Amino acid sequence: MVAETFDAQVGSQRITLPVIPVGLDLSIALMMVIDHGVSFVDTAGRELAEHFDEMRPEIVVAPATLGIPIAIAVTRALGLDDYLILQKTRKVHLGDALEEPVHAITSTNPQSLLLDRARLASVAARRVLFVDDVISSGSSVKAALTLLQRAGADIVGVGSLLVEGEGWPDVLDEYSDRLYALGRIPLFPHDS
Ligand SMILES: O=P(O)(O)OC[C@H]1O[C@H](OP(=O)(O)OP(=O)(O)O)[C@H](O)[C@@H]1O
Ligand SMILES: Nc1ncnc2[nH]cnc12
Repeated sequence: MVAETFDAQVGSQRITLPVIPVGLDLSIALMMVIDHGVSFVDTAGRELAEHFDEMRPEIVVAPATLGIPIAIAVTRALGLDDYLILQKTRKVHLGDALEEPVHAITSTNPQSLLLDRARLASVAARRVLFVDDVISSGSSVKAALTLLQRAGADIVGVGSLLVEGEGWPDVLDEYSDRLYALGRIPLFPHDS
């Protein structure tokens, strides 16, 4: 029997997450950052920024969708203005975007992360801090870091509110020493 909720520590903050199935034999403690209010994200953004300040990032990058509030909070807390979102929906202006496949643990279908060519100069040869809300299988962070490498970014840090399960370290490779997360949550395997 899988618990209905899980209490997660996210830096200085404790939140209760619903445990929901993502497959026949796996459940996750779902953290929808948009359900936890503005001050939760502001505080988490400040705590990530405190850690990464000494790496002197020049721009913060995050994947859509739920990376967006994290990118804004961390950017503000670092005293920066510029941030960049790796998009998931191919809009008309993204026809020639740089693209990497992604299949997050929460997604039913494979998707892509897209880096708008019009924003390449924002990351090329610049000190980039990548942030997200959760890193789980590592598929999203891997696609994002690959895109940023292709764009010539100098990736100085990888920050996340939570890391989940045990799959992600293998994917981070050379960047594992640059990772900082405010908390850890388990996966919940169960019989189907
Ligand atoms: O390590 P992974 O297995 O890739 O999972 C992590 C990703 O999953 C979530 O995004 P999701 O794909 O659910 O999309 P959303 O932010 O658009 O809701 C989360 O925001 C991460 O980006
Ligand atoms: N536990 C989780 N909550 C929200 N998004 C996620 N993406 C991967 N794991 C997640």
